[in-house]
Amino acid sequence: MEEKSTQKAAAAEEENPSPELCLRIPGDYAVGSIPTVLYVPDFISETEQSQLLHHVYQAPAPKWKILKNRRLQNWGGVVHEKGLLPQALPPWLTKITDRICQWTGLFPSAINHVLINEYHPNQGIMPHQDGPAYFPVVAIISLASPVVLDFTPHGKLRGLEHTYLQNIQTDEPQESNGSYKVEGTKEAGPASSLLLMPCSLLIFKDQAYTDFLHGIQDTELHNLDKVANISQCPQFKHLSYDYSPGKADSSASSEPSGTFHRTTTRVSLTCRLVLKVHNKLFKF
Ligand SMILES: O=C(O)CCC(=O)C(=O)O
Ligand SMILES: [Fe+2]
Repeated sequence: MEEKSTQKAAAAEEENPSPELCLRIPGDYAVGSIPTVLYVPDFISETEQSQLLHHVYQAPAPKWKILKNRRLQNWGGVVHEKGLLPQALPPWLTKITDRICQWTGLFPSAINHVLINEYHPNQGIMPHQDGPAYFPVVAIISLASPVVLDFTPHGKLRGLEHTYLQNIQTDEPQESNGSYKVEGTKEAGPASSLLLMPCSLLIFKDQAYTDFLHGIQDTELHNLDKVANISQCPQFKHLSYDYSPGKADSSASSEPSGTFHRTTTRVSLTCRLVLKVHNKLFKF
């Protein structure tokens, strides 16, 4: 069933996807213990991956915003708590975002904001919740390197929006991605983790959006113990084997078993919708 589904996802890259691919609720793709997390392997083709990476690295240097633990490009405009000061997404991004909208049927209107994150093997993103400006469905396309993304429950977030908004810790201006970093989450450990393979699509929404933080550890070794979708990642199927890219038989690795050694840079596209769009910046 997975293979069939994957073929369907790849087929969606064609100019005119068949009607059955449209407005489909992708319940088949739910993974792990959190019901509102969906993982779609091979959502884009390798050719598309190369095209996307080409565009990402063609952007002029000032397009990159350099943060402590990663760098990022912001596309679609500036996100404020109260909405988006929009800038049209370029066609190389709408080609993908329109397909995500059409294929999932989970967005009420076109995705209008994309954050591109780049992580070196020792970089990550601390556990955080995406901000209230966004419609609570997040679509993340992964490129170039696998990575483990952790979901950590954070019951405190529920019903305490006012409090956490007052006490947020940010490592970047809020408007750069509209996210909030929350203190005191490390000791809990992840409830569920996903291995995000290149070309895959991750969607999380609803409960996963509101009650969980998501993050990527800034370490070269990522633990696979709690990875819920290992069976969908061909190279990682045997948990007792280590995986290092390029190794035919990774069981010979000196890394501890059940870990993934990150050796290459990962790029991700976080695609979201800001419902409230400000069309006029200033009133004169
Ligand atoms: O790179 C990723 O997969 C996660 C990015 C993310 O959480 C964000 O941009 O808010
Ligand atoms: Fe996020």
